[in-house]
Amino acid sequence: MAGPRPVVFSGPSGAGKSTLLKKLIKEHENVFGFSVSHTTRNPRPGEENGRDYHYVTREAMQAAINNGEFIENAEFSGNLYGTSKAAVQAVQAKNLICILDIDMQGVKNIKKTDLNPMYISIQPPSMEILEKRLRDRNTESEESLRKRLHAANVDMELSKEPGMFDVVIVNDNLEDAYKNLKQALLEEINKVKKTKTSS
Ligand SMILES: Nc1ncnc2c1ncn2[C@@H]1O[C@H](COP(=O)(O)OP(=O)(O)OP(=O)(O)O)[C@@H](O)[C@H]1O
Ligand SMILES: Nc1nc2c(ncn2[C@@H]2O[C@H](COP(=O)(O)O)[C@@H](O)[C@H]2O)c(=O)[nH]1
Repeated sequence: MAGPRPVVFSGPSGAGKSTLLKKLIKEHENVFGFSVSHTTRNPRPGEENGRDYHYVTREAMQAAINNGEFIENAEFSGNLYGTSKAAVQAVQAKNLICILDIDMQGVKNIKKTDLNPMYISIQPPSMEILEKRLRDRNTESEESLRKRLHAANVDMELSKEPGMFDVVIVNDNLEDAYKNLKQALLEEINKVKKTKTSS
């Protein structure tokens, strides 16, 4: 696929991926674009269809997967999630760095494709702090929280595999984590800015 090199964000649910990537896109709206995933989970208060996710039924999503419309898809905490080819193409058509926010299964599956992104892991400072952030976010049932914390334990182990991620950022203090993120992406940001000013 054409355009600048995409960036994959992964890491346990509650680690702060959305918080960091929203900040990044807001500060660099002519540089980054978000790949809007599909999901079968219900929207949270404040989320918008087509901006945060495309909210679909399991039947519709399964049919689209069977039809070859997805680059990757995964079952996470009882729901389907997936990156459509159209979502990535929509960002790349604008010559922006495409940001994907995906779970560890997605990372493994993207590695089998020709997307060739940079892989960034966002990690919580500890499991205790992760649980507190997820509880304080007030978006999960006790059952969903349990599943997400279980997945987080598995993710944290898998992310230690050498070569799995290009950059690991521990999101303890938000401003420090954001500064580290921008530093990791500085070269790619400058490349895109340069092509925009020369065209
Ligand atoms: N550095 C931080 N310090 C304290 N709270 C934070 C920090 N970063 C994020 N949070 C808060 O933690 C909660 C989880 O963050 P966020 O929703 O961004 O996580 P996420 O990794 O995108 O989760 P999910 O994968 O479930 O979408 C939010 O309420 C957010 O405001
Ligand atoms: N494999 C994929 N994982 C995805 C995708 N979109 C989001 N996600 C991941 O799901 C969990 C839960 O997200 P939430 O919004 O319900 O909290 C989180 O880890 C996301 O990174 C996707 O398209 N593919």
